[in-house]
Amino acid sequence: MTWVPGAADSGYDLNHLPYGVVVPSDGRARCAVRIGDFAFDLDAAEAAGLILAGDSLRAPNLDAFLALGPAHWSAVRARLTELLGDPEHRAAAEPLLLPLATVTNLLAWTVADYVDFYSSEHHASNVGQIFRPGQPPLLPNWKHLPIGYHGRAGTVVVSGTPVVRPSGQRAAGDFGPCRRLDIEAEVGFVIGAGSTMGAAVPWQRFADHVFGVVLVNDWSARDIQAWEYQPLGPFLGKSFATSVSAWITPLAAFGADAWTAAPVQDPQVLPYLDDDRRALDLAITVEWNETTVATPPFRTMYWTPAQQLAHLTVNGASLRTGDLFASGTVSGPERGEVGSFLELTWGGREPVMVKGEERTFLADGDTVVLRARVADIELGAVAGTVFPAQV
Ligand SMILES: O=C(O)/C=C/C(=O)CC(=O)CC(=O)O
Ligand SMILES: [Ca+2]
Ligand SMILES: [Mg+2]
Repeated sequence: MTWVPGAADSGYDLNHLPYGVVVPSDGRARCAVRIGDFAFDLDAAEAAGLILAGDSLRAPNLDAFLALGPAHWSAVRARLTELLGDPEHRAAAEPLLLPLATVTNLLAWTVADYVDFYSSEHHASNVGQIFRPGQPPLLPNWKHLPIGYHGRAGTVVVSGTPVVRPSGQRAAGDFGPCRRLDIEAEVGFVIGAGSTMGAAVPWQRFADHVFGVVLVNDWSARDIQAWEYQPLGPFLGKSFATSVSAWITPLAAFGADAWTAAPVQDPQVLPYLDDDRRALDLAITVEWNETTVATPPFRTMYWTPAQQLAHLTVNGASLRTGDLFASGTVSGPERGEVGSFLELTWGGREPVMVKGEERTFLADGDTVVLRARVADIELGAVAGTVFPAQV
């Protein structure tokens, strides 16, 4: 139980405490945790000696705190639970609550490397059928390893950042604004503690390295992508913007009721990928101009984040503080459960109704909001509005 007004049943109760960076009216960015509709000022809390985190929270982003590792993360979480839970601390802590309506959010950490996986069997086979009709929907390697590609860390932006429609080559000799602008609803994992180059990180060490979870919208230019991606994979069709939620939910916030069984894998995977099949049971919603158009279930992902982490490092590639790896588009088995408009409209051939209009891909002015919930935890939403192309 927290003494913070309105936090109970808000999705941001005492058991959640996601981290972010806020800017209040004084214009100075500071680390914060969200409780209900407030941001608790961690910079001020550490300055006042209410929290001890080696001054890592007295910084304009979470980078130093992320690097501290799991023992420090849990010590700070335990202390925050006392400060915001025990009425004895109310007098000291309440002045450090900033109403969310009075702050803006910044990207909470410096994204080091960004990797995007492709781990939904339903998404991969849908896209295979749409992009490569007449061929087997899954390529032969798909069930043997989590396919992924390295994305562009510098264009990862916080929820609310405008998304400018990209321009590029749409076909041979055809340059112009993207005509098939799309979303990808994904779940992202933020690396806190890094690893040593040359040493693989086994899936069992997931919680030693992964700090927390964000929602991700991997904006995708389908015409640019379809023309450019063979044989090396996605490039400019994906690199113009990737939006993430402002709040990072720490792994420690997910209780036993947040986890369920991941799909059984057949064929048997190699030993380094043979994990415990635990899936976060996040229910995602995709809102297009305030209309809910899809509800992707994260538990249906074929490859788990623990397997993705093991695969990402099995060749000895190291992890760095701030690395972000995204799950890949989350699509369930039903049409109403897909995480992209490419699938929802089957390549643009089957429009959907959005606010009384038939729609296929994104128009300028459209807004997409992704949300996700599991048990009583609401992940930070990720929102973006499309602005017209500049060239
Ligand atoms: O199968 C393809 O050719 C393309 C697939 C994607 O665009 C998906 C992607 O970026 C990875 C993912 O989000 O699942
Ligand atoms: Ca993607
Ligand atoms: Mg992207």
